[in-house]
Amino acid sequence: MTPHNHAKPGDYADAVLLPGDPLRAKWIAETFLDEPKLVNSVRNCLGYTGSYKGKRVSVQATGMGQPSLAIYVNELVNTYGLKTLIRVGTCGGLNAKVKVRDLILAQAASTDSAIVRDRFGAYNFAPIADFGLLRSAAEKAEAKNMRYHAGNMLSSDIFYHADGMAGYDKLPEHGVIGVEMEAAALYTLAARFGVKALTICTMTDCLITKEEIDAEQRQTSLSDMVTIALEVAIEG
Ligand SMILES: O=P(O)(O)O[C@H]1O[C@H](CO)[C@@H](O)[C@H]1O
Ligand SMILES: O=c1cc[nH]c(=O)[nH]1
Repeated sequence: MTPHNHAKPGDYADAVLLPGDPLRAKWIAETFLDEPKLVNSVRNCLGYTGSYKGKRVSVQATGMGQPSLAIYVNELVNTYGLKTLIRVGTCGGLNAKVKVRDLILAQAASTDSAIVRDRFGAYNFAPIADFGLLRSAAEKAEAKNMRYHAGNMLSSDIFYHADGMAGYDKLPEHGVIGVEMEAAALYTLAARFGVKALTICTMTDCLITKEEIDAEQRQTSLSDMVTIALEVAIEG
């Protein structure tokens, strides 16, 4: 159907969870969905559809970084007609109040990426989450007593910054609390195509305290994030 996706029309549900990691997509499908069906395996960027609490929902890996995510989002929306896209990622922490395992709901996403900047000429476009999805995720995290922070995320094109934490410059001083690599492109494309998007991340490594999540904590914490994302996704 597309260069990156061999799913047939109708194979995806209206709502999709978007992890970067293909094996996280597989784990989500096999752990949380009833009757998961593999719908895409081109380049091993795995996509599945199944149901959660009786409602159809999909999960599709996006790979790492904004160029890769942008390919999948373009095709999911424009070829397959998806309406609700929820990224479920990992991120680094840029503020000591965010502890490893905490969830970050990316209310907005700042970026160093030309993929967003070059579209807007003289303007600095502010990529933002869908308010309804954001509010619903916050309410669900609160009801489940999960630690979460809603705020500004950095979506960087650079994982190994040559200047380390200093490479993020003034952003933490201006309230940016986490760093990952996809949310800004997701929000910009969602705005362009008139669909809803949210990014939820689990903070796995704090760039300030150097604290990191261990393997066992990773599993539990990602489960919290996926549960919230699925419950938001099935609301439509
Ligand atoms: O865990 P995922 O969803 O891949 O997200 C984060 O992890 C990758 C970097 O290790 C980047 O994709 C970043 O955004
Ligand atoms: O992009 C990412 C993801 C996890 N941790 C980071 O420091 N950066």
